[in-house]
Amino acid sequence: MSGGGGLTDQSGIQGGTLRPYLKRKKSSFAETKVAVLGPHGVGKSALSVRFLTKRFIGEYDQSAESKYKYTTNVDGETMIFEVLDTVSENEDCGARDDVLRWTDCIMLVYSVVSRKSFDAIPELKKTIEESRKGASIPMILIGNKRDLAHMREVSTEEGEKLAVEYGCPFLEVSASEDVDTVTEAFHKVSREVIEFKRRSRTFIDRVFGAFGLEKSTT
Ligand SMILES: Nc1nc2c(ncn2[C@@H]2O[C@H](COP(=O)(O)OP(=O)(O)OP(=O)(O)O)[C@@H](O)[C@H]2O)c(=O)[nH]1
Repeated sequence: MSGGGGLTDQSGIQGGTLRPYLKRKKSSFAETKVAVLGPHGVGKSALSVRFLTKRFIGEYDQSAESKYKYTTNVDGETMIFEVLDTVSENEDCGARDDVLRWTDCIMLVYSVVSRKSFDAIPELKKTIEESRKGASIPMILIGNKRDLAHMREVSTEEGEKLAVEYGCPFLEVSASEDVDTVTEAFHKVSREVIEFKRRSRTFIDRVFGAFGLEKSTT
């Protein structure tokens, strides 16, 4: 069908309904809410602050969780990040119901120098699944503190294997030594969110897509 010609001119066919529709979609795609979750001391604050300020701050006096808003560029597009740096005093590693309802995606963090933190990830994942009643959510698995090679307790292969099992991306990073991989981790998970939102489009979205509007979201 060559009807796409009419729809290409957005000011033409049903312009009144079409334009607001596209606007709504665009703004929802440009935001990523990230909940940074993981056991105590794995570097959740260090990673969040490194991403947001590009600085590494050695010690954090943090007894409450912090939420930050940050606008940056991902793949040439403006992206507004909201980052929730959780505190893990309890066994739930910060994965409370309200946090899991709020967030678009989850950064699951362990430390490569702590076997205990790695072993806690499956329980954390289970808590997330139970809270969300099986509804899927984009995730990324992060092994932090890779600069401490001489103290390593978890191999890269183990991290990779777990990520394959979870069907999510995986990165080993160092909040203290390497700002680029930390940035890449946040960018990667935002791409997962964009892809997830795309896949979750409603039937109506797909009908619009068939008329050539898909291009507006790529
Ligand atoms: N060597 C090294 N130390 C790190 C790294 N990231 C964090 N740390 C240190 O690990 C300790 C814990 O870091 P935090 O960022 O407070 O960890 P957290 O996961 O937020 O801890 P809680 O909020 O208590 O759950 C601090 O002493 C940090 O300086 C890293 O990449 N390399």
